[in-house]
Formats: sequence, structure tokens, C-alpha cells
Amino acid sequence: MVRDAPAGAPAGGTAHVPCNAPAAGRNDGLELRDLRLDVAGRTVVPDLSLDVAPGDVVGLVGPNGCGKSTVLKALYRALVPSGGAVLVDGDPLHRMRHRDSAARIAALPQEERVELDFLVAEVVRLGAAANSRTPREELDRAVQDAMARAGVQELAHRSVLGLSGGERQRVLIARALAQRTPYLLLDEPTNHLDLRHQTDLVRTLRGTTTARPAVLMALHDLNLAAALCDRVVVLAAGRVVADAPPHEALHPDTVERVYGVRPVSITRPDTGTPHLLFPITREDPS
Ligand SMILES: Nc1ncnc2c1ncn2[C@@H]1O[C@H](COP(=O)(O)OP(=O)(O)OP(=O)(O)O)[C@@H](O)[C@H]1O
Repeated sequence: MVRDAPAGAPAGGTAHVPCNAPAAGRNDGLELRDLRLDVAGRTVVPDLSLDVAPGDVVGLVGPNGCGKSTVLKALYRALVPSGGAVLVDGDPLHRMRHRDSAARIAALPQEERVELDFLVAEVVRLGAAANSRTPREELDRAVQDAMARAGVQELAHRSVLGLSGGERQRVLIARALAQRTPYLLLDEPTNHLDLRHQTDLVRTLRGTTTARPAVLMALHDLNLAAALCDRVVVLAAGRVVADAPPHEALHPDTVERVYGVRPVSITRPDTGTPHLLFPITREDPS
């Protein structure tokens, strides 16, 4: 893997504190154009194009090893593409200074290790400070607001080293939100989260606001993807198999083709929306 530079601290935008507007004043979204991504001498993503419109919540799903995290790493600049380009509101991401891209894109990497003996509030502040476009007098408010949205206010004065897996994940989500960027990348954001905190995260990401950040996130739970996302992109072996609204992208035929498991689609009695059931049984289905 070619490393571009430290990924930088993550961040995001909030319902109460609007995310910062695009630096160039344009609002074209995130555009991945003919992206080729090589990892350890192997092409993991041969030729990928997709868009994330401002304010959209887009899910990236697919089997283990299909390239979800690799795509996100290229977008948060932990990996330099071997071909193609990423445009952020019309500007080439990989030609920007890191301080400029940190004002536009925040990230929650997968399973990030936190090894420094920092207090929770200090970690969240790293996210707020990573965005040079946030005025200094706004930093405290960005930190408090992000901690409230991620439900970590009571942990503010605890060391991150002593937290449970789910608590640590929420702190890293708060750090991403505190960056107040117009684009937010999340790699498996519900990892380690219990049911209530998963529900809270859905509310946080879907909160009604005109300044909501656009989100691109890798997810394993297809029903969560359907509930959360405006669009779902299904990847298989680094290629886009479907890119459509959830009920279309997650059609049982597509799921079976990509995962080798056929779900049953039912209609949820409470919401009237489709819900996939998977045949996990003790019987051998063959
Ligand atoms: N550091 C590395 N060295 C060698 N191969 C790597 C490295 N990182 C990723 N890969 C390979 O790249 C491919 C894509 O990995 P990636 O992490 O993007 O998959 P993913 O879709 O996010 O998978 P998962 O659902 O398991 O998280 C996999 O085959 C993986 O083994």
C-alpha cells in the first residue's frame, strides 16, 4: 500500500453546528472517477466510479475483502490511487494540501487503535482542531456538540485507554463529528455499538438539518444499510455490482449473487419497508 500521509484526525458536521461550507464555494459532491487502487502490489479496485451528492447518505456493502475499506482509505488519504481521480466539490483531492482536505473530509477508520493516554475530550478536540476553517472561538462548542451527538459527554474526563470497545467507538465518532466537514467517511461505524447506540447513530447521521454532511460508509448489516442510506453501492471484487436506492440495490437476487446466500425479503409490519431475513440454521441447506 502506498501511504500518502497520516490520515489526520477525523470529523463531521452536526444538526446544531452546521458543517463548514466547501472551501471553493462549489457544492458538487464527492466524485470518484475511474479509480484504481493497488494494495501490496495487487490491484484490489480496478476501475471504480461513483458519486456522493452533498447531504446524501451512501452505504458501501459487499463481502469481506471486496475493497470497502480500501476505497475509504483512498478517500481519507491513507492510500494513494494508482489511477483515476477523486474530486471534492470539483477539486482534485490528492493534489490538495492535507490541511485543506481535512477541512472537507473527516473519517472514522476501521478498528483504529488508540494508544495515547488522552482524555476523551482531548481526543474529540483533535477532530475539531484538524479543521483549520473552524474559528478558534468555535472549537469548544464543536467539541461539546459532537460529544453530545455521539453520547460521550459523561466520558469527557476519562482516559481513552480505559474505555470499552463501544465507548471508544463513540469517542472516535465524536472526533469525526467535531471536525465539522461537509463529507464524512465511516468504516463500520456500528462496530462494538449496542442496539441503543446503533439507533442513536442512525438518528445522528440522519438528523434533519440543511447542513448535514454527506456520508459514505462501509457497512456489513444490510438491513441497517437499507434503513440508513439514500443509496447503497454493492461491491464485489472491487467492482460496483449495484448502485441504487436500498430496496433496489439489495434485491435478494443481487445479495445471493454477491454473498452466495439468498435472503428472504419480508415487509416490516411497523414501517412497511422491505427487510431481509437470512437463513442461519443448524441444518445444512443443501
Ligand atoms: N495491508 C495490506 N496488505 C496486503 N493486503 C491487504 C492489505 N490491506 C488490505 N489488503 C487486501 O485488500 C483486499 C481488500 O481489503 P479491504 O480491507 O478493503 O476489504 P473490505 O471490503 O473492507 O473487507 P472487510 O469486510 O473484511 O472489512 C483484501 O483482499 C485484503 O486482504
